[in-house]
Amino acid sequence: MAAVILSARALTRHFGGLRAVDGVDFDLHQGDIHALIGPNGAGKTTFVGLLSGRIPAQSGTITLAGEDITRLPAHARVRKGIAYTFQITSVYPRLSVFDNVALAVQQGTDRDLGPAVMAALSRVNLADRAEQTAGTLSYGHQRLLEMGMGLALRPRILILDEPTQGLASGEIANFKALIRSLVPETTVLLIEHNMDVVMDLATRITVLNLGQHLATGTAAEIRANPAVQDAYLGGHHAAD
Ligand SMILES: Nc1ncnc2c1ncn2[C@@H]1O[C@H](COP(=O)(O)OP(=O)(O)OP(=O)(O)O)[C@@H](O)[C@H]1O
Repeated sequence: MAAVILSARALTRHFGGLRAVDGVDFDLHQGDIHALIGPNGAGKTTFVGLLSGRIPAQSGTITLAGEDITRLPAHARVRKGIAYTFQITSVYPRLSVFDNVALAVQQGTDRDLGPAVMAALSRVNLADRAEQTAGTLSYGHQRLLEMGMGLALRPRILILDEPTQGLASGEIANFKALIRSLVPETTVLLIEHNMDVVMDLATRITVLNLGQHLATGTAAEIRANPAVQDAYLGGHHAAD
């Protein structure tokens, strides 16, 4: 099994009395496409917010390649190679596609931007639209632009929150090919509600439920897990 690149131990974040993330242990292995699934409100977005540093942890630890990063702010984690692609609202609609990616790169490093921006745009097939105003892109292309913004940082770990939401089926096929082209150099952690995408793409799956870790395993192991079926796959949330 590949080395663990990012791990959480007893990671906890409550909102008032609500245990959004409650003592979660988690290991992300180098080169994996690791899907995070679970019913609505399970704590998935909060959990990746804790990993990326957007939300401070209440207790527990996060380590990146053995280094404790629990107290590092988000921008410092970006510099260490953890890119979190924000929701679509992070695209600046009045700026060009190129300038959106250039802004993302500036957050991470101060190297010459042009080649890095164009390489990232090529990766997501938007190079020929570099001069286009981002707000005029289709929804699917804006989602790709967000990924380009993350990839421009050349992250070790790319965290995606519901990347296929709102994509047409043809765009989902392209998305899967893109994700497969990133590993193993980049390790991918994605929150995903589309079970076809999860089962097809993920090399490892973690299920959260009510803020707690329910199970981790391969697609076959997760499908066969009775607790997962109860909480999620076979339950009322299967169509999410
Ligand atoms: N800033 C906040 N303040 C208060 N409660 C919050 C906050 N953020 C999240 N929550 C609550 O924490 C719980 C977990 O939310 P979270 O968004 O992490 O779940 P999720 O698994 O990502 O859900 P979904 O699949 O619907 O996106 C929910 O009950 C949510 O309402």
